[in-house]
Parts: sequence; structure tokens; C-alpha cells
Amino acid sequence: MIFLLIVLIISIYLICDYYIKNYWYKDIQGPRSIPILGSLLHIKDDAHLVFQRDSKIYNDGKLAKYWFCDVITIALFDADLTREVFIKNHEYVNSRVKSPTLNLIGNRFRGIVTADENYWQFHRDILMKSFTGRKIKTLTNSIEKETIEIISFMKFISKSGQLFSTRSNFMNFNSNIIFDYVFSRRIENIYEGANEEQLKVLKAIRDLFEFLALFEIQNYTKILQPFYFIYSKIFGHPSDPLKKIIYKYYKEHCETIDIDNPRDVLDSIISEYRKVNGKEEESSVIPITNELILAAVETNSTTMEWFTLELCNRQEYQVKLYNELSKVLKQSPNESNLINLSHRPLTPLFNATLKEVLRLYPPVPFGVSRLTIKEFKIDNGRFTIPKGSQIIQSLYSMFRDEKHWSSPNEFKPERHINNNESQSNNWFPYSIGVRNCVGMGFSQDELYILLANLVLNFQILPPFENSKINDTPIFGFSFRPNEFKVNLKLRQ
Ligand code: HEM
Repeated sequence: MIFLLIVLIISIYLICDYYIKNYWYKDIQGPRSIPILGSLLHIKDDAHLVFQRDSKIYNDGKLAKYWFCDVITIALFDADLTREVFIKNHEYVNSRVKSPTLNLIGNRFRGIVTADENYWQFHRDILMKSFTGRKIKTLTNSIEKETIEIISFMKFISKSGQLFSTRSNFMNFNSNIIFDYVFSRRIENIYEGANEEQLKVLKAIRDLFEFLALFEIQNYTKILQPFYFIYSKIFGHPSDPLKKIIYKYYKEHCETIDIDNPRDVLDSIISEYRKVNGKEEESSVIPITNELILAAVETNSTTMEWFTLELCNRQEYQVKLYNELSKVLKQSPNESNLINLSHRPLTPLFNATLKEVLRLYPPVPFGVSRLTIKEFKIDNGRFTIPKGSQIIQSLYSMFRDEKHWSSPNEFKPERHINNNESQSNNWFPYSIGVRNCVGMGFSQDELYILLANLVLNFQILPPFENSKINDTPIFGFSFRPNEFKVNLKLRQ
């Protein structure tokens, strides 16, 4: 009898769940959902391609509705509509999805990337003040110093006839800069191999990235969430090792801080926090700094990998870029013989190439999901976006949409120079609106200085003569190529 009752309850639940997912919120079409999992199986593998396909099927290519288990999800396929949601209606979409993963990383949504509607504005203001309160020159110095280090390592590798591993070295480069900027903790000789303590830090960052797959069931199924929390309490969470390290840095900073003369971003955040609210300092400052590291390292490293890969497969562009860079350095030389930010306005082709790489391979191909805190209408009232929806920007399909880009799958940096696509406001790999990427300027400076000096100093060749490096993307937390090595030939 009890068994029959249980079967009956489960059956009713499944029928209701199926009905809600497929027959409610009917003004936005999407693929059919099954009970419990919703549309998760539909988008699980190569979601960027699934969204690209769906953008040709549903709602005139503007958006589509999916169910990620219990969470109604709207994927935006159209750049104009994305602006309408993220700029015009920004106050309704400034929260993040309340998933257990974001909860645990962000200390109950108290970080910056993970911050919900209660913390976001407050933490964003603190962070912006901390960035602008520091002299930006310090960051540029740090990037230039690290670039000299890595270029000298590349020269060593090149002379010794070894191949250059792109992923590990770019990760080391980016972690060293952000650790220096945020904690004043640069790892000496990182490219030759760090010491045990430093390796622990690098491992903590990498392990967390390995773990951070997107669209996991436990993040979207309410009934599973308590088990996930209990499991993480007992066995630990992949974000714990990095947080432990950052806790140590935080304590050291607290002991030695001079509030009026902050040494680094961590000092600045602590000072700003103390000005407004001393109460939750530790539980907020640790996730904020933790998430700065997470947001910075993977995205920039991925972009560096794609840029190197594309140029390695296109020797003709390397020649063009080399000619442009060497000419400007001759025109305005400097002591270090380094391309720096003052050269940027004089290198239009290089700038366009970087833009083209970010268009074809946006490192965060779906943006970072937002959560709606109120129902609202878009597209002249045609679509209602329900409260509690997860909003995804399908950047990959938008950046390859014929509506906005000619021959969208082709690598054509020139499209960004002096033609009708060059002024396009449909290029936003760093997202748009008031909650866009905080690190956009930081990222652009780092990418420019490192990659320009790479092209200036070396010819980038594939490991085997006349071969091409595989450019099929791997879809995970970010959007990266298969790990690859290159042969760096020193230019004379
Ligand atoms: C190629 C490099 C990068 C790309 C493509 C990128 C892209 C993005 C995107 C799409 C978002 C989501 C914004 C939204 O919710 O609409 C974001 C957020 C964020 N990014 Fe980046 N990012 C990059 C580099 C960086 C760097 C270097 C830093 C740190 C210095 C950084 C820090 C952040 C932070 C803190 C947020 C959260 C902002 C907030 O929620 O208010 N990013 N980024």
C-alpha cells in the first residue's frame, strides 16, 4: 500500500513537472523538456553549438527557453535583445543564480563574481575604489616586468631546442601578475619551476578550474542541494585550498596594513571595507579576492592560447603583425626594447587581431549567468522574462551570426578596421551594462603587452613542419583549445 502511494506521488510529481516545464511560460519557445532534468541533456555536450543551432529555430533567432532541472533559463541569441536586458533592464538582472557551487565559492554569495543582489553593488563599489585608489602604473609595471621574465624564458627554450608549452606558461604568467597586483606575492622563477609552497598555490587554482564544469545537475536541482552541502562539509570543497591560502595572506595583511597607504589591492579592499562596514570584513574580503584570481587567470590564459594558435596556423598574419610592431618600435623606441601601451594606438592590425580572436573564441562563451529578481517584458512586450530565471548570453553564437558579421566563421581581423563592422557594438566578450567585466582594462593591457612582445621576438611555428594545430574548442568552464606546444624561433 505504502509502495503504491509512493509510486502515485512520484507519478503525479513527474506529470506536473512535465506539464509546468512544457506548458507554462509559453510566450518563449524552446526545446521540449523532460521531467526532472528539463533540457539539460539537450545542451549538455557542446552547448555552444546547440545554442547556435537553436538560434536558427526558436523565436525568430532572438532567444530560447530551457529548463536546467528546476531552473527556468533564457538564452539570449540576439545582440539588440541582450542590450535591452543587460542595459535597459539591468536592475532586474543584477543577481547570480543561487547554486550551491556559487554559494560555497562566494561564502553565501558574498564575493564579487558570485555576489547576489544583496552584496553586488556594495562589493562592486569597494572593488572599483580599490582599483582606482592605486596608481595604475603599478599594474603596468607588473605586467611589463612579468613580460620581460617570460620572454627571457622563451628565449632560453628556443635556444635549447625545446617546445614551449602554452597552457602552463600562460597560466603561470597570468597568476603571477594577479598575485602580485592583489597580494604583492609574485613567484620568482616561476617558469623554471616554483617551490613546494608556490606549487600548492598553482595546484589549488588549477584544481578548482578542473572542477568548475558548467551546467551540473546538483546546481539546478533543489532536492539534491542539501546533500551537496553535507558532502562538501564532510569531504571539503574544491574551492577550500585556494581560500585557505588567501585566508593566510589576508591575516598577514591585517597584521601589517597601513590603512592610509595600501600596498596592494588586498590592502585597498580592507581599507575601503573598514570605511563602510567593519562587520563582515573577513567573510567578504576573502571571496572577493579569491574570485578576482579565478576570473583573471583562466580567461586571459585561454585568450593567449587562442591567439598563439591562430597565428601559428596563419604564418601570413604573423609576418604582417611583426612588420607593424617592429616598425612602431623603431619609430618610438625605448630602453627595454619592449612594445608597451604607448604603442597601442599605432598598431591597428595587432589590435584588430586580438579583437578577432576574442570574437571567434570568447573565453566565457555564455557570459556568467545572471538571475532575474523581478518579472519584466522585452521586445515591445512580446516576451515575458519570469522572476527567478537564469539568463545566459550566448556570446559564441552571437559573435558568429551572419546578421551582424560577414563570413562570421572566417578569421578576418581587417573587419575591425575602417569598415562598417569596425564600429560594431555587437562585440562584447567582456559582457555589457553595469555588471560587465571589472577586469576588462586589466585584461586588454596584459594581452596587448605579452602577445605583442611574443610576436615581436619570435616566429611561432607548429611542433612539426607544415602541420596545423588542432583548433577544435573544448567546452568547459571556459572555452579553450586542446593543450598544445609551439616551436618558438627567435627573430634576429
Ligand atoms: C579575456 C579576458 C576576460 C574575459 C573575456 C572576461 C569576461 C567576463 C564576463 C563575460 C563576465 C560576466 C559579466 C556579467 O555578468 O555580465 C566577467 C565578470 C568579471 N570579470 Fe572578467 N573577463 C576577463 C578577464 C578578467 C580579468 C583579468 C579580471 C580581473 C582582474 C576579471 C574580473 C572579473 C570580475 C571580478 C567579474 C565579476 C563582475 C561582477 O559580477 O560585477 N575578468 N568577465
